[in-house]
Amino acid sequence: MAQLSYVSGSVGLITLQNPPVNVLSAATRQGIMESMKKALNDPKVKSVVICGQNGVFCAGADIKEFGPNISGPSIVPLIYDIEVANKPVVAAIEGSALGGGLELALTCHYRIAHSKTRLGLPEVTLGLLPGAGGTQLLPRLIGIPASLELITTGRHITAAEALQLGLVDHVTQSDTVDSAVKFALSVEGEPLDSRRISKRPCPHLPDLDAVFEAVMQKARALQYSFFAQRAVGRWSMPSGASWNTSKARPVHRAAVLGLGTMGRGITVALAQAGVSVVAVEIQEKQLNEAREHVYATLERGAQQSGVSPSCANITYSHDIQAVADVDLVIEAVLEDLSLKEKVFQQLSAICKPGTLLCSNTSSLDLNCLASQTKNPELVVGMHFFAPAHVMKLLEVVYGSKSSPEAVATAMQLGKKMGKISVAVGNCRGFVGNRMLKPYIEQSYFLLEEGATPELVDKALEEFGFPMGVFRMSDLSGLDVGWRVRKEDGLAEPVGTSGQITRLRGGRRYSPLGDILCEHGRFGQKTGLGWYQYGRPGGRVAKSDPWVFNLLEEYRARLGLTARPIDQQEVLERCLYSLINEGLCILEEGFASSPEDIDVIYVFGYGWPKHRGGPMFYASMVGLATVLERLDHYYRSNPDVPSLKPCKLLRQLVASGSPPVHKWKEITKKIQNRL
Ligand SMILES: CCC/C=C/C(=O)SCCNC(=O)CCNC(=O)[C@H](O)C(C)(C)COP(=O)([O-])OP(=O)([O-])OC[C@H]1O[C@@H](n2cnc3c(N)ncnc32)[C@H](O)[C@@H]1OP(=O)([O-])[O-]
Repeated sequence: MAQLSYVSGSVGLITLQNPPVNVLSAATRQGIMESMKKALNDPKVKSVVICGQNGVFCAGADIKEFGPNISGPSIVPLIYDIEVANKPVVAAIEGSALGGGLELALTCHYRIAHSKTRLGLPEVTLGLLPGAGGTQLLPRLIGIPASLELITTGRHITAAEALQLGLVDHVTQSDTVDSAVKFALSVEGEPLDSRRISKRPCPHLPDLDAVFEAVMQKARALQYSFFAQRAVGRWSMPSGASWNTSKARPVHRAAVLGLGTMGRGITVALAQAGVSVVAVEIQEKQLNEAREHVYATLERGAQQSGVSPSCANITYSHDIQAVADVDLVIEAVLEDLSLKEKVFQQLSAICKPGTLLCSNTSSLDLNCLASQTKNPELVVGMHFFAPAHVMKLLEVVYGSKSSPEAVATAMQLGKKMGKISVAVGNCRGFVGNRMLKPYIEQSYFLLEEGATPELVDKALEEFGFPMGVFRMSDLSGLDVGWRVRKEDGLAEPVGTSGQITRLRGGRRYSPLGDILCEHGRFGQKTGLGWYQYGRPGGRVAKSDPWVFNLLEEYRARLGLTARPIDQQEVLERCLYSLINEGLCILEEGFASSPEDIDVIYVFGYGWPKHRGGPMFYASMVGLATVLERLDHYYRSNPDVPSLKPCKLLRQLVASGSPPVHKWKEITKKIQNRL
């Protein structure tokens, strides 16, 4: 299970041989112990290299061995023997060095890693703490804050990050064992005391309490998020109807109408949930493409999960009459109000009595759709997020006439589909997209004032979003928002010369997004957006000098002077305006609790989970601080109403900034007065 061989005259090479990932089973530990002993006692051997066979260093302890009676040598004395060895020991790390595998590498005197290696202490994901010295050695090597982060998240890091942290001494692109052997030869006979990590003092930090407090805050945010996820299931409506007074109807057979990207994803998600689906698309070509796409997605999913695909549950039709006897319809046709109104009229005429009519609209007025039907109480929104079979979030939207039973049914169906469903009221953009609007608006204003897409995205990504606002907009397509702004009469042709008006409808408006679209830059799909992607459909964002020139010319045309903008301002303006909108939504009763908003943002919009969600984050930062900063920015930008602190924020601060779970007492009072 571990083999000693001799290379380059004086190097003892110990190879872990426990396929496939060289875990530290009893036999492997025994093998390492014996090989080390032999190498150290052999006068010919002047240095030792430890590696794993088949391109994997070691995936840690053998999880299958965990239990009350672990046999074989204990790992702790084994790694101690390596550290005290009087010959240099070099770890040649390839593939993975995880858990006990990384701890083994930490006891070596030097670490050489291949550039594709992943390293980490993932014990926390198994309910454990690193038990073979990791908690003691890592802080002495890379410092307390970085160690805390790695140990408490279990995150795997790349070799490049490990090098930057000082966790490995050298990263190679070529043969790792060769590099490690050469390195071992170069350090033979050198003193080893400074290389023994356990002998180093634990770093002293003047602000250690603050470091631990920050980690505790993350833990609190994760615990909050855990409970928030469950709390959203206990939904309520302004009428007082709620989850425990409303009974869901069974949905055995559902229809999906319109098989574009969203309709296909919804069909897959329903089929995977075991619901029989009637998939309707009037265009023959689109119908055939959808059939193939859905089939391939279900096949792939089945292969990954090891269950048989659920294709038998789906029937396809190009005739809308096929929905006549289903229990529930999800409409997913183009986002065009008059088209959707027509579809709802048809559905109301065709479907059997009692069929629930749902729309996947992301922003249109649900009441308009309901008013086209004989039974508006049977109409609700089911707003899925793309790709609909992957994304966890579902906004279930109730209109002014939706019955509690309809909401309960959509919520239960969402649960059956493995979604985290949140019941929300019918306002423009519902909860998620409504809050996104001021966030995006601020990012445009920041560009006008001197920022770049890179600067804004960097601040947001360092905060924890997987993508900053501009990279995210390029991914979802800039033309979508452009179409909506044109329909709203906001986006006017800008052209290359002439006057640009920044005040529209009495409030500041930035036409920067419209200008990009006028140039055919719709984001990744056209290969050009706020960044360049090399080709249509490209994924890797690169800075684009064209955008910098555009921003300079634009500022010159408007007589704006660029000023330095720091990350703090980016975060405050983008995040606090989004938070303010969330508080308005609570104040107006379109969300029933801060947990609803936070779950929507964490599961639908990439808000970092360890920051709880926008409402939780606001309470962590301090509501008084959020209020003070919004007041400050609103004073200097009075034509930007989204920066004006809402009434609820003022009231919460006046009530002593209670923790999130106590906000309901105040929001209820305001909502009752509505
Ligand atoms: C006191 C000491 C304290 C130490 C504590 C620890 O180290 S705690 C441990 C901390 N370490 C971890 O948590 C690391 C957990 N492992 C991983 O993250 C991944 O396996 C990987 C990234 C190493 C390789 O990914 P990949 O997609 O290339 O491959 P794959 O995932 O398909 O695995 C291949 C086969 O190996 C098996 N197997 C794997 N690891 C272990 C294990 N530790 N044990 C047993 N078996 C393990 C896996 O079940 C599979 O078996 P199958 O189905 O073929 O019979």
